[in-house]
Amino acid sequence: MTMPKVLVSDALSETAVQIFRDRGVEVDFEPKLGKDKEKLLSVIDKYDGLAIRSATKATADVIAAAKNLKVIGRAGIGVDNVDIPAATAAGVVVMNTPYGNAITTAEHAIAMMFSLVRKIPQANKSTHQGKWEKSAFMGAEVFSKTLGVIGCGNIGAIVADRAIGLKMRVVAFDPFLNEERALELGVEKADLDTLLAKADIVTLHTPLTDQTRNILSRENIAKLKKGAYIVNCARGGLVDEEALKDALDEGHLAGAALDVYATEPAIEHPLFGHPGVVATPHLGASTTEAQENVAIQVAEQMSDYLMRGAVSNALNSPSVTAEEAPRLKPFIALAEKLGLFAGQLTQTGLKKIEISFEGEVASLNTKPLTASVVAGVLKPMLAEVNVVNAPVVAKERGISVAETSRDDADSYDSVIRLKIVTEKQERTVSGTIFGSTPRIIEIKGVEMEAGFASHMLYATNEDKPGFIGTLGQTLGEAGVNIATFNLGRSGQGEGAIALVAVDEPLTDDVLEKVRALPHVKQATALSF
Ligand SMILES: NC(=O)C1=CN([C@@H]2O[C@H](COP(=O)(O)OP(=O)(O)OC[C@H]3O[C@@H](n4cnc5c(N)ncnc54)[C@H](O)[C@@H]3O)[C@@H](O)[C@H]2O)C=CC1
Ligand SMILES: O=C(O)CCC(=O)C(=O)O
Repeated sequence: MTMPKVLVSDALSETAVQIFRDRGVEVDFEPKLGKDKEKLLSVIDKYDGLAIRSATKATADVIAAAKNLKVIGRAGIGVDNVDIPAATAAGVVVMNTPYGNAITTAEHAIAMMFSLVRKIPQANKSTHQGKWEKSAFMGAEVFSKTLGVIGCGNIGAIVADRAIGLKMRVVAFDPFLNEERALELGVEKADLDTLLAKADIVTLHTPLTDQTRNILSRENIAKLKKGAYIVNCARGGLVDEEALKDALDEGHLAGAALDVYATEPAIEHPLFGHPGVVATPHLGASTTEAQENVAIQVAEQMSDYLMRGAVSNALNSPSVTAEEAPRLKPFIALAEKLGLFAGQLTQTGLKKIEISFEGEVASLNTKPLTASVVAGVLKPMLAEVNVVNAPVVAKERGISVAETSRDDADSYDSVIRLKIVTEKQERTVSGTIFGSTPRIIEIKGVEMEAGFASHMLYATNEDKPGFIGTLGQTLGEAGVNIATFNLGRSGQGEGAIALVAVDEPLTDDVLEKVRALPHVKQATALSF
């Protein structure tokens, strides 16, 4: 196996480099390269993995140029710098490292809150300048004030906990926060308008999505109490920056602490220099501890994926643990091949894919197996489909996917059964694993025992004497060498199936000759 190669294109802790190497992954550490898009575009095709923080923008054009890319690892939480739909379409798994920098970011939000209400940065600057402006920096207490937390996930919950420790009241708005969790955290669950009306200080902790973009819009800023403060250590796009400036200029807001900006790096900004604004350059996650955590985590996750097929913290693919990956591997191959078999025989509108996992395989993590079946079924019709995007592609096309499990697999240890429902017909194919090799055990209800080969002929015929001889002769005369010949029938004289492994691809000419043989109902060339 050639060593997979990873590019670290942002300033990750160098601990990551050692972890990649220790786990057998080659690594190029170029901490400034992510800022140079042209250079990134020119080198990215050499890499199997891309490890980033927030400076590298993994946009659709970068992903399109990354012909060998299998995984993007974000050493951090927010993945708004990665085009996830483009990565998914290209079969690139996108992982982040939740939790690793959450405490650090929450602490930054609390530090920003204190900086804001006690004007510490302004006082610091003035004192260093030898001015003793005691009366210029009158502040406010946070004790008994109301903190409005927008987004009460990992970071928001830590901020709430620290704020409660400071004897603040905490009101939280988060559509996914239930009453139980709110009670456990000691926060009051509220809708956004209630939060805006009650908060003395608002702190933002949501991801940047289409739903959260501009959540502090001009209209919502106007709903805040006069003299309120805003802290944003999440993403710049959450706040309307122009409206924020107007609200500060008009004295509606007392101040804002910003770690993040709509455009980054923010070299110039209408709010820079504003007396009510405390600004840091996206430092939320910048502590030695957090950077060590996320670098270790991303290097471990990416190495596990590249070396063992284990998937953790992926945003566009089901999880597979390092222990599961080797057990799943032969079943993933079987699942994809069964899907390919059915997909190559499907010409009319596909409506439904039903998969049944029976026996030992039913106790495994079947999500990646289902994705592999669906990818296999769709691949002959849609060149761009892959195991990462297959479930999304099926959904987009209105193809339903149903999965069932059964403990028992009759006389086998494990069986995967696949049923395809099209506008015109249903088709079934089933398989198992012998050793670690995928085998077909059933086609269209007919029992079989056949391996998969790169090139195969699949023919259905009437069970009549002489068929095998004429088929063998036709292939022989066409110079096609038969590797294996497998037959099955539903009963004497009834429908029969021939599955023939051949040494080279079958031409249309040969297929036409096979189709013209007596008793042949259909003949299709398959490749795996
Ligand atoms: N400044 C910095 O350096 C850092 C910034 N961040 C930012 O903080 C964000 C939050 O991180 P975590 O707490 O770890 O994520 P999380 O996923 O644990 O929490 C986000 C919360 O936002 C909530 N949410 C989603 N849509 C919402 C909406 N429309 N309204 C209200 N709440 C909504 C979710 O339900 C979830 O509970 C990240 O997405 C990232 O953008 C994270 C780390 C460092
Ligand atoms: O890597 C960084 O410094 C930024 C971290 C961040 O914004 C995130 O994890 O979402």
